[in-house]
Amino acid sequence: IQSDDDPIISRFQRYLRINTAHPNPQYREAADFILSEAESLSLESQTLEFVPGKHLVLLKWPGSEPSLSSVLLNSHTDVVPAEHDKWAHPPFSANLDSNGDVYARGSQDMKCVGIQYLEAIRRLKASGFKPKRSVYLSFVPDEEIGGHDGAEKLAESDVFKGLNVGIVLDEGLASPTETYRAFYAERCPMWLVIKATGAPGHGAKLYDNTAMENLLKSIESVRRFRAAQFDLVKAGLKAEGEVISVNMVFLKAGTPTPTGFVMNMQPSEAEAGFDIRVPPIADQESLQKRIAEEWAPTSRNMTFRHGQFKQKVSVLDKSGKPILTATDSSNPWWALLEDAVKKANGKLGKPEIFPASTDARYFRNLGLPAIGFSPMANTPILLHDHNEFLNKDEYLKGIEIYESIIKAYASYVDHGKIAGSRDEL
Ligand SMILES: CSCC[C@H](NC=O)C(=O)O
Ligand SMILES: [Zn+2]
Ligand SMILES: [Zn+2]
Repeated sequence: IQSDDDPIISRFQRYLRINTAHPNPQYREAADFILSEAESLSLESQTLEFVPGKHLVLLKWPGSEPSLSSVLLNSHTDVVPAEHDKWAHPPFSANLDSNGDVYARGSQDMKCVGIQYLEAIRRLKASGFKPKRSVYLSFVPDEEIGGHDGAEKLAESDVFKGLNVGIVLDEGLASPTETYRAFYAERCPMWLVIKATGAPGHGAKLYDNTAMENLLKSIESVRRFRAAQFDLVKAGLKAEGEVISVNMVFLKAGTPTPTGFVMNMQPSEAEAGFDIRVPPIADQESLQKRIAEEWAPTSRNMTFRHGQFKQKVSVLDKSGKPILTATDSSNPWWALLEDAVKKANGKLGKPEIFPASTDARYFRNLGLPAIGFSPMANTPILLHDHNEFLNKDEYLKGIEIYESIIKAYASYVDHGKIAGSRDEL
């Protein structure tokens, strides 16, 4: 395993080498690492365990004007599992190859961001910068499994109320081009299981209404819908986050034996599971109707149930309006971000809807503006994929981008509001 002489890169590697993959993330080790970094930066720190064993580290860089709302830089410490034998380099080795690519699970999603925040603060402190607004950093567990014991608990807590947060930054996605991406909303996860029942019978007999036939008709219908949505993206008419995605993630049917399945019996039940993602602006009712009438109609002996996510984690507010972070002049943080990225010689693309889910939804649900942003340009999108990597030069560039953003955010004073007149931005 190659390491780098640059202490900035070796700190990144140390964080990546802590195995925080589900189902047994080493949260204590990750918390200890973050706390030791925080100490070296003289940041205030506290470790919260809303659920025992699921450490959440909260750091503070106090601002000089405590009456101003604070800036929260959020990142999750957990990562998704990796199939070790399918990687070119072990996923927790943080191997640095001759191109300068650092290979590790979490190198993009999103340990890079968590530690880039810290490195940016290190540089700002060294330059003598003093924040007006307090800057908080939250390192939260369990994002990859829904965030219920992490960001959700934090957002609901009294501790959080005490932070007086005004703006949240959370994760975005890598960009294969030179343009960084930023996200103002995200799709709503909906996990759906459809189940068909039918008459069992001999494997040699042709008859109507078998469970398998009933399920296959539904799968065909789902597949047509999926293709139509995907075509909109392929034709460039819609962005990835603006269509409903439906992907089949499991099939369950048959009569098992110790070595396989009974081959000459047609089963009486068959199930399929789908990961569906619904844009906040989509017509949720017509989707529900489609599920009930086309994908799981009682006329075909079908039922459906929702998995962990139906509408509990909604992207709609209480009145049913989509929860979006404004990207116009009503939200000064957006313009500040654009400007700060530009100042650090980066380019920012048009605001997008995040195609999957992030912890940002828990903060947006409170009515706070939250922007999804991970500064990785010229980088293939490899989150949750094999051989996830980030180039060290992109990583270093990202630190400068955050330096610029944190400086702008922590210095921002809304003179317009103080004077009772319009915002000057
Ligand atoms: C829906 S809760 C799980 C959150 C997860 N987040 C990132 O991949 C996702 O599947 O989008
Ligand atoms: Zn993530
Ligand atoms: Zn993820």
